[in-house]
Amino acid sequence: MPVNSRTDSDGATEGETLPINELFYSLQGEGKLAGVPSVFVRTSGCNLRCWFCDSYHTSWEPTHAQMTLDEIVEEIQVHEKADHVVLTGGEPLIHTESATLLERLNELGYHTTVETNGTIQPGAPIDLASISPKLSSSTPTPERDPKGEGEWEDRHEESRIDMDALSGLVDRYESQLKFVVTGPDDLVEIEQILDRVRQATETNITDSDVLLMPEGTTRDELDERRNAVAELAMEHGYRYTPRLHVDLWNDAPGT
Ligand SMILES: C[S@@+](CC[C@H](N)C(=O)[O-])C[C@H]1O[C@@H](n2cnc3c(N)ncnc32)[C@H](O)[C@@H]1O
Ligand SMILES: Nc1nc2[nH]cc(C(=O)O)c2c(=O)[nH]1
Ligand code: SF4
Ligand SMILES: [Mg+2]
Repeated sequence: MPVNSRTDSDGATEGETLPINELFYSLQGEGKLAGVPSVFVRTSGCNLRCWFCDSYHTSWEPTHAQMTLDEIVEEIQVHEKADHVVLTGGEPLIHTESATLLERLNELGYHTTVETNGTIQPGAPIDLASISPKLSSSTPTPERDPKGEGEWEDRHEESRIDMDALSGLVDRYESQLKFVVTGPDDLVEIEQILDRVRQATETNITDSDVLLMPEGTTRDELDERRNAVAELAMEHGYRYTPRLHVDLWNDAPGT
């Protein structure tokens, strides 16, 4: 690792580099911009541990190459047709250098989306804050822990909702609230979180800013769940979002 960067226990870094798990060109698969050709920059390291995390090697067992911001920007520019960049992870906002990258991309005229769990307030230009607050159904209990025996349960549970960070993101940026739905019981908690955010913000959060996304990392898993989640969206008046990349490419890396 270069001498100008430091790492803490979440994998958070400071310095002119970012830990990059993967960088690839694809179609935005989720949310209001689904279908838009975009370059994805996936940082490694996360402050949460969802049992279902579809990016296991950025959270439970992080792997990455340390890249300078110059190298990242150059690699993005290789994809000449793309004018949208999606910064994701892991949790990209745990890294101070994510803000510098977003400033540079803004200066270059890119539209930037940040995929975030909503627990950290950035000080950076972002065109779309794609916030995915984590429900209790994401918590890695001993029965659902993909790696250990529930060692992350308490920390995840305490950290997964931070109302100041969540409302700050909504007030500062154009945003969408994208909830991963594992079953009908999740809707009670989604409504509770929405009530609290709506009370804490000055921004009008419309029901079409609220997206329900089926949990699932493979086509087979989504085949089992997507219709039930679509029905829940209709019943409650929220927007449904597909996982277009899974429908198109299943769980292939770099998509
Ligand atoms: C890997 S996360 C990275 C960004 C950030 N850490 C977050 O959770 O929002 C990217 C997106 O994938 C979603 N996601 C992760 N695992 C999933 C799964 N098994 N099924 C559906 N969505 C999932 C997250 O909720 C988030 O919207
Ligand atoms: N195609 C595609 N769209 C995405 N939208 C959000 C993603 C993410 O992992 O944050 C993602 C992803 O991994 N692939
Ligand atoms: S917050 Fe995002 S990256 Fe972190 S474990 Fe959950 S889904 Fe994975
Ligand atoms: Mg993904």
